[in-house]
Amino acid sequence: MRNLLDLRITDSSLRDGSHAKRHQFTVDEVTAIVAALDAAGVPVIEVTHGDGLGGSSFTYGLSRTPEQDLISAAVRTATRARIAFLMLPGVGVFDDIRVAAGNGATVCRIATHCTEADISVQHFGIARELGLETVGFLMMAHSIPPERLAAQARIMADAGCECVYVVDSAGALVLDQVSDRVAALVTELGGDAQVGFHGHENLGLGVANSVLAYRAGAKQIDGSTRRFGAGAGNTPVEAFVGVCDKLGIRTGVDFFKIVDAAEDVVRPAMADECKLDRMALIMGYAGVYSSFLMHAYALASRYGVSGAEILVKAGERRLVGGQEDQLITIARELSGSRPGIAPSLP
Ligand SMILES: C[C@H](O)CC(=O)C(=O)O
Ligand SMILES: [Mn+2]
Repeated sequence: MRNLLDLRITDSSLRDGSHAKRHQFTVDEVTAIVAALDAAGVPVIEVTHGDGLGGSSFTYGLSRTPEQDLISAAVRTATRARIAFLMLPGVGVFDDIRVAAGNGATVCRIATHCTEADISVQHFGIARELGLETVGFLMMAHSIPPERLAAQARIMADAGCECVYVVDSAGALVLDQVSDRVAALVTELGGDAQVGFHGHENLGLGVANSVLAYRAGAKQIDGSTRRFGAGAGNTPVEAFVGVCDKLGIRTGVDFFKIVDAAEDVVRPAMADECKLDRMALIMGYAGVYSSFLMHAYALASRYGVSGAEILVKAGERRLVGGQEDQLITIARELSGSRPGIAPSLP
């Protein structure tokens, strides 16, 4: 089946969407969404806390349901789809990978900031030992040029990663900037590993950027049904599938079934639509990690400051994933609070 497709879609609603839902997924919601996506022919479904295995914490936000229970529910429900999980070295640990594999997940996605691929090496080794399919995530890929990104991809591929993703965490990449990065990775990796693309909608370009990624040689594309992801959400799977159908690109996903799943199953599980509003646009424009959105909202309300200003400053300071605590510093500065030890994130 996989070989008859031109590209493979991974749906991230149940992982990236966890940010938008403040990590409050229930087993029933995961079961319903996996059943609908699986029936529509989505080949890979990612299920984890938004910040990956081990992400449930005061810093990132506590999960309502243990993520391994959600992974188990997804594995029990899927009839055809493979279940993937994400992990950021240091947030999760080796044992988390082992437990996820024991629960039946088969695709291990390891994410690092785009300049830090070397911290993923041991994790790819463990994943391969466990017989898992491996995917690497180079996050905030807008922040370094194509050739540097390609050099980082090489580190992941040499460690056993089978597909390295250009991850537009901030939704900041614009058209040719995606093609250039994907093409650089394709050239660097040759036949050693595939290339993937993970887009965010913060400048409204998820679908267009994903088509360009495919045309530049990407074989795996992420999206989230109903855009259910951080910031303005991810590339909407249903729109991307429709566009691919029109372009003759075979995804294996049934357009009408995924459109129904978006409306009837995914939307009811969302607290709100993922909107292309002021905050999301600022993230795309200023190059801010999409997962900061909910933190900026909470801190704006807690300190009585502008969430938009928090995000602009986060962009100026080039904050990376994992530096959520620095958003508190920014909010306190904007509020005129004295510097000092800040309380933990809400
Ligand atoms: C942990 C992040 O949410 C991973 C991701 O989806 C991104 O960087 O984008
Ligand atoms: Mn993302």
